[in-house]
Amino acid sequence: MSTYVEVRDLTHRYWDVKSETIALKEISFSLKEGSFLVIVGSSGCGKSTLLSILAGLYPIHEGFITIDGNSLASCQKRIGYVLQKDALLAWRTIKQNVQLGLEIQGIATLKNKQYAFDLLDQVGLGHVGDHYPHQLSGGMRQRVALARTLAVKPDLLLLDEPFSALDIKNKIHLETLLKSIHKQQKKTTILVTHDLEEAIALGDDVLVLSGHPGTLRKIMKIPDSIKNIPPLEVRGHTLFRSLFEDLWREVDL
Ligand SMILES: Nc1ncnc2c1ncn2[C@@H]1O[C@H](COP(=O)(O)OP(=O)(O)OP(=O)(O)O)[C@@H](O)[C@H]1O
Repeated sequence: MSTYVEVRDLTHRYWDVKSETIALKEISFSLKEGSFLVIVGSSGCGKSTLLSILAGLYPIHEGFITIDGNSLASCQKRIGYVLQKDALLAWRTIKQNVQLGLEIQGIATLKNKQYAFDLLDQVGLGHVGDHYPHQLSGGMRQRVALARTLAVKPDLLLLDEPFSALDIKNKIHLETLLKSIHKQQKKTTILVTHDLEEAIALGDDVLVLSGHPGTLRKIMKIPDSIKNIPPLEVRGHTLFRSLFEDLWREVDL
């Protein structure tokens, strides 16, 4: 597999009238096409900043990022971003929400809409297509948000704590769904989470950021025997405890 995402010497500063905050300092890593990277780290170490830069929401001042050898700016349409909060439009039905990205990109053909509705089925929500977001639970809305993002067939999928507000059963259910979609579609995926169990259950690799400004502390490889089993089983695997303890030691308070 070839390198798909390349981040080199990335430093990010926020400025306001009085002060400067360095959120990230000299971050470098690369990611193979089709792989799944999970980013963990203590609060404020720059996880969301890194994901937002990859999503094109902040300009790059120092360092560079390429996607498949091209500049990040030229690849925006190929990137899908799922936020912690589902951001569904309240006045649109679930079916209308799930095809929103297609409309925004001007590709809402019958075939693409059908694909979006198939994804809605895949996330187990085909039966609520005519409902409105307020009629769904938090977990259901996150599933709609995931289907909406996948509907535009992004080559790079970015997820910022997408399951953090969910109860444990819904969380593991959606982790399982995401892992199986990733296995089928092999989209390069980067997910940010605070949850070390989730990181081990989903990632091919886990990248640990630490400190203020955030620097790259470690990239931990997840063994194949764990990568290929469902998230609930991962938590009972004989290797799980030692991986969890390794990560625990690396993450700051
Ligand atoms: N818009 C902004 N303006 C100024 N400083 C910001 C802004 N957004 C984030 N920061 C600062 O940048 C640093 C990194 O923040 P970021 O939200 O990326 O961290 P995080 O690891 O995602 O945190 P959390 O886990 O709490 O969500 C923090 O010091 C934060 O206060």
